[in-house]
Amino acid sequence: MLIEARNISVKIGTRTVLKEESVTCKPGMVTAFIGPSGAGKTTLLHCLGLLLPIDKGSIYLNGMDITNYNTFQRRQFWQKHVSFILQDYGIMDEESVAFNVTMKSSLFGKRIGGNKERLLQSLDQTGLKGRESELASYLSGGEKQRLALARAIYKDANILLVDEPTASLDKDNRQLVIQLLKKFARRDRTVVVSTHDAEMIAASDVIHELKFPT
Ligand SMILES: Nc1ncnc2c1ncn2[C@@H]1O[C@H](COP(=O)(O)OP(=O)(O)OP(=O)(O)O)[C@@H](O)[C@H]1O
Repeated sequence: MLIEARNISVKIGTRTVLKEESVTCKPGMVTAFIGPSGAGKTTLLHCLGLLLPIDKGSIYLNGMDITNYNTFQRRQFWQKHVSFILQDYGIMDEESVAFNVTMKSSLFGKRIGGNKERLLQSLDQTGLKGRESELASYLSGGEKQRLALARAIYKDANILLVDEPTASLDKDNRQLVIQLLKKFARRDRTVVVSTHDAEMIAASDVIHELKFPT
């Protein structure tokens, strides 16, 4: 799905964080938001995902203005179309790895719910095979990041918004995550990342540079 910001401005407190920013993120591509720390990469990602209200401008999904979606419509948009991997990864520490991927448990939460084959495939792809029953709290920061990606692969949403996908990873895992994001995009999914990582930038199809608003 095509997701766009057109001339959006965002103020947080008295500070202008984004000023008339426009970007088009296309399916089949990895779009990278780059720029100095504090330039608004995360903010723009949040705006595209309707997580943050904007003061001016519009967000479009496949050419349709979705800026003023109400709570119900936003929830539907998140459920049907978007996966987020944000800075805390959204992992539930007290739940198992498997639950964190499928977000489903069977009756009384005793067994793994959801589609087992897809669950195992997504864990396999992210290097977490065999760890489905472990508590997520036992995972390292980098493993949690990959677990969040496993959840996104499992959900297979049209749009994947990722804040700093490779930030806490070693070189091998960085490449693993980059290749998975590219593979995801190649299946006509829209992948948008905010990043400082030269390898991630080099692997992206479209680079969108943010500057401090003047
Ligand atoms: N909830 C908030 N309250 C106050 N200021 C905020 C808030 N969220 C973001 N900001 C400010 O907005 C600006 C842009 O932040 P943002 O996180 O989008 O930048 P970034 O480009 O992603 O930075 P980094 O590369 O360090 O992650 C920063 O100056 C930040 O302090």
